[in-house]
Amino acid sequence: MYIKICGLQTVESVAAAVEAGANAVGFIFAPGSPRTITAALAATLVSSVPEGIETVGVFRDQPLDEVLATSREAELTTVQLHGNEPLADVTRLHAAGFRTLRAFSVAAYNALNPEDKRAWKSERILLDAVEPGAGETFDSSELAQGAPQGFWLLAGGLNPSNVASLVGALHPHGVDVSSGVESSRGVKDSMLIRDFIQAARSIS
Ligand SMILES: O=C(O)c1ccccc1N[C@@H]1O[C@H](COP(=O)(O)O)[C@@H](O)[C@H]1O
Repeated sequence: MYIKICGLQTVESVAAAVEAGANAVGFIFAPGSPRTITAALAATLVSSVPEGIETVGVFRDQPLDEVLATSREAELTTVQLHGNEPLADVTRLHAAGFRTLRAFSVAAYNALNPEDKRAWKSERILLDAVEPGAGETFDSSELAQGAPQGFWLLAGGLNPSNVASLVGALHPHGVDVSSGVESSRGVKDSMLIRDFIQAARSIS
């Protein structure tokens, strides 16, 4: 079970995620979120992350040059595209040496035609609710058309209480959480981070 803890802003919350066994830590660069940080702060946080743990920058419909510049300055391993970015952007990011995650709302993923689904098949996909970072879940029945065939992460309103049952029902390769490990909007809680990781791994 691959676990990403997202929206981190402090050395303490990064350390809590790393010590609890997260596979990836995420930093928000999409504007307008209470979790948005600068590339300079991200670089400081990234420098505290041991090798082998992915450091993920989250962007939403930002120019690719800006995504590349920020990701290089922060020395990220991975870029998460959380808007309507085309496969060509993912290909350019790979060519620049970054791993990627491409987020879709379940509705947007379902709306892809079979050819597009095949095109995205070899990429790592994240399925989320419509409003990212809002702690909203999506209705599991929306996945009745089928989950992605390759590696995919479940996100959207996960928390320590619901993650095990959703993993058991939907069988993702991993999970991603932000709101569900916060004591108030944008403020991470180290205990909730530990509880979440323990719960997510309890059935894997
Ligand atoms: O967390 C944010 O503020 C955010 C802003 C813009 C794009 C993505 C964002 N976060 C991503 O949202 C999902 C789920 O979040 P939640 O657990 O429901 O709060 C996750 O993939 C975050 O990376």
